[in-house]
Amino acid sequence: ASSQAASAATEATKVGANLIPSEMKAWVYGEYGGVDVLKFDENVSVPEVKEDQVLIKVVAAALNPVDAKRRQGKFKATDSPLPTVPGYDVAGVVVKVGSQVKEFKEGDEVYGDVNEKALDGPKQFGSLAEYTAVEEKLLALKPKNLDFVQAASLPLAIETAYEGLERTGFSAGKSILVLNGSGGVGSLVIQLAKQVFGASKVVATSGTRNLELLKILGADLAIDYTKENFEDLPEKFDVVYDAIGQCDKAVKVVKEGGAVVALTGAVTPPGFRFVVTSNGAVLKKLNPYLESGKVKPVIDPKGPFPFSQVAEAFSYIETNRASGKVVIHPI
Ligand SMILES: C/C=C1/OC(C)=C(O)C1=O
Repeated sequence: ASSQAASAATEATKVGANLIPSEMKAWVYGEYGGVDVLKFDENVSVPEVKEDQVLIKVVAAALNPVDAKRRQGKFKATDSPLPTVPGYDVAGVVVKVGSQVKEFKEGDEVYGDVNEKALDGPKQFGSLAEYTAVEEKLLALKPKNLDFVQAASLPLAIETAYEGLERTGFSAGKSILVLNGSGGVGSLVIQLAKQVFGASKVVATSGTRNLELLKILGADLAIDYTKENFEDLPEKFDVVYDAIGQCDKAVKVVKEGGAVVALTGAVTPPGFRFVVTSNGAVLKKLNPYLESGKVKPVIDPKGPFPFSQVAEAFSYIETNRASGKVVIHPI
């Protein structure tokens, strides 16, 4: 019994009131490909925290399109080495802090996007794991009114929505057209444009089944892309936020001197594309809008998916039919 106790002690490092194991459960892929490359591994090493990082006990994680594209090898040229634990979005509890960490302490409930540059050297050990190590500058305290599922759904999408609006110079009194307003990013662009930036008018597109959602999120006009072509609208917009990949059509409805921002796909001038930079300060800035309920997370009703069903969750997000975010919980 004493030898077992001794081996248990060597297996775990006691930190505060928590026992941090040396190994954890995580989803891993050792090669690029379809969802079949995803493997559930019960013996993945728990990452060590660097000086500026905290170790998070993961409670919930969310999938993003970039997780699927990365696993398919679309960004292999700038990826970190395989094997990969996927997952950008995380919400959980701090269980260990690095020596230089100032903003957080053990027990803090935090959320964030674990990869500062989404496509340039994303972490080898992401959030689809029981623990993940993240730089404190990428995190914020979880909004008090949101549960971990709701918080995990937000970081990459809300930071993308916010950064795109900032980069277009969107401001109070301007009009905006949001392409794919029911998607993970689009559903937040509608809300931020209205509630944070003071849009004069928000028009958004979606499929037939999500038109009511667009109105609930704050769109003044909801366009069913299966029934009408937004590019035929007589109206022009100060900003067009292309969250689907139709930049060639988007530029037809922007005002002279306006801006068209695209997240993916080919870009037609004057449109431009950007890749989100994770930043905890953006989350901290938006927390009051989340805590007041002015901006709400949108979670796809098929979820949350349990940790055992990460492959099914990937298959679902890759149908491009998710409404809002696909979340994994409990972990
Ligand atoms: C999250 C960042 C992304 O950047 C590109 C080009 C995509 O397709 C992403 O998802």
